[in-house]
Amino acid sequence: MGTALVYDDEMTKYKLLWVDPVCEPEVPERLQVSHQALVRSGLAGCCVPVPVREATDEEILLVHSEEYLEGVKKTPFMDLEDLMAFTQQYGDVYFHPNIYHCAKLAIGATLQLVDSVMTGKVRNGMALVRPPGHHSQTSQANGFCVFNNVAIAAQYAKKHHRAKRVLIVDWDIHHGQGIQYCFEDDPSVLYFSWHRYEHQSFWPNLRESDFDSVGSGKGAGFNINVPWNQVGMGNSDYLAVFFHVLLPVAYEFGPDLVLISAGFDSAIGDPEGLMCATPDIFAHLTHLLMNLAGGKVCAVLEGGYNLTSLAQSVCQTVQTLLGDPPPHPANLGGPCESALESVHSARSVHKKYWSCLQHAAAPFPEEPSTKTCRPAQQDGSQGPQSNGGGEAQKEAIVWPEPLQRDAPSVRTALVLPDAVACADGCERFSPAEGPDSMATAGLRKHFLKESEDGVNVKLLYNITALVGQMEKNEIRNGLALVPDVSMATTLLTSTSLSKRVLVVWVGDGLVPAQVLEDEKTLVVHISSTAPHEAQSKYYVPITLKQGCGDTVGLMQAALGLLLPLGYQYAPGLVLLVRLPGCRAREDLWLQLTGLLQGLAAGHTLVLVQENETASVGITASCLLGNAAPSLGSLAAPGPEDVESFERLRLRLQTDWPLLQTTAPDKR
Ligand SMILES: NCCCNCCCCCC(=O)CS
Ligand SMILES: [Zn+2]
Repeated sequence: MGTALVYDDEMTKYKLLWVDPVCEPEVPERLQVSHQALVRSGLAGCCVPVPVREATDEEILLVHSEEYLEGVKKTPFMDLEDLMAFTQQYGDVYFHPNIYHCAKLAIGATLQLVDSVMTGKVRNGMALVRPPGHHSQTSQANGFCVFNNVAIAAQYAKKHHRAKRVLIVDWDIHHGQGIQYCFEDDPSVLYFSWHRYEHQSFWPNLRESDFDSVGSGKGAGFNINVPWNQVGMGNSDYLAVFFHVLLPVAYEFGPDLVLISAGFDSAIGDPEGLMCATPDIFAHLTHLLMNLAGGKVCAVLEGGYNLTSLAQSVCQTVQTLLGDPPPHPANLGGPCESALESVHSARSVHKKYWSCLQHAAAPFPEEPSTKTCRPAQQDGSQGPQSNGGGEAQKEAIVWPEPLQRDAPSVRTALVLPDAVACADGCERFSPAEGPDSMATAGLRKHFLKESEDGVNVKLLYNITALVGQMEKNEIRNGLALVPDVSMATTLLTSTSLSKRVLVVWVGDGLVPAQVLEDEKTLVVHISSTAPHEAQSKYYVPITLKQGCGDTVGLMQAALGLLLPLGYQYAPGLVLLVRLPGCRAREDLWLQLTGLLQGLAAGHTLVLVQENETASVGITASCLLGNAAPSLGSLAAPGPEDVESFERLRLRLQTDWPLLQTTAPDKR
């Protein structure tokens, strides 16, 4: 299934007609440079074009009042003086004779995207729209927004597509207060937003943008605010919030649709955000959401005012929606202290609503840390101090152009015993030439008992050849059915050319000593018992009391422990090993297979014992890029498991700072 791109240049045909410094950044070029970048990169050509349409009154009234709509309807006929007068009643926004038309197209584009995704015409997609929407409210325009595109889309999806649970992820750098107000008491819409806040000193300066606004009545717990109390937040800060706040709750919520208020003023270079996160981070944020809701993800443009990082970030997002492998995560440090305080605050205020957070540390009195995380400049110079919107220093902020993310010609190759049929869409791997006598001798000597027949030699040789082609980026990923997964893992880690190999060892069974001792491997072992006492920085045993059949425990361990470790380790190859007798449920196994593809530029090799042919088809379909089926809402993880995750996190977070969920001096 494809990726929709909804765009029409009609939405570029309004602009600011008078002097207003606050509104200056919201220019038509924002849409033009974004769309042109998609066209020039060839990404637009890979998408399914979906036409825009005007929203109907009825659709607008899903969120807005009649009197507000009647007022906006008059603006096309207003002269400059009346437009300015009409604008005066609202804040940080401007009107134009054509903005009503464009605002209806922005909603219509968003609804067209929702239709295309919810009816299965496409898997996911992006709507490139302006004016943005997330600040507008029932009866008022605000913050460049006229109608609330994403809020209307959520109501529309519930009404016309019987969506039961809608997740809205607002990664724009501003708080989408309009969306928060709309769903304040609605448990069917989980609204998540991070936003520059600086202890309420940043626009829109709302007390209710802080982390303790959790929703009200039946909606309590379904509003998650993560305030950024300093500028200069970077890739590690954003990922920490995804791993430790958003994703655990999103999986527990189990949405059947994900809407992204995709504002890119949270990217480096943006004059509003003053953050440091680079455009490639949006590839990872998008990827981490794509296994929710069966992959039904709609990204809708909100803000973004640095035309360079905006265009780059839009491309990173669309390229990931299309299924291209995310780039290697840039050298991730740990989240800064202020970010950790925000993570801790959000987790502790939500622990009573979400069982995955039940062991989040207790809230502590708020003395905000004064240590600045890092200057907002890449070059280490003291970043522009945010004196409440005063003039930021003028020197240019620069960042590296996002790396090329070319997808190998072969997506998924399978190494199977001849008797096992190949899954459709995949290629049965057979290297040009078989093992020469040297390779054969080597394999026999180290890995096979003399008695083994030639079949296994060929099989083992094939998987080393497959890994070789993956590491040369000729093949993206693969699956192998092998006689002995332990031996295969030992062989592959010893022959891999990658500097770092992440081994995800799932099931009850010892990890071969040779793999543990190999200094270029990180082994994360998920099982019912911690078999090895030898726990080192590079051997992480995650125990589940009920074993790998415990879907909730495994999922929460993957989100809060495995993924942070994997992203911090930044491997060149991922081996996902399913041990014999492993009882991980199929849909959980697919979530693991899907999520891990965000690492190592998608070079994932799944190793399964050859008698377990049942999971070949579905695992292959996931490796081919089909989204893993939704797990639905998750029950509570076992308290003893959550306890042991917390203990493990406390023990490892010094070595792996992306595991942290609380600021150092608050522990
Ligand atoms: N009044 C003090 C100036 C602060 N700037 C506020 C501008 C609104 C930004 C809205 C936006 O970017 C939507 S995504
Ligand atoms: Zn914004």
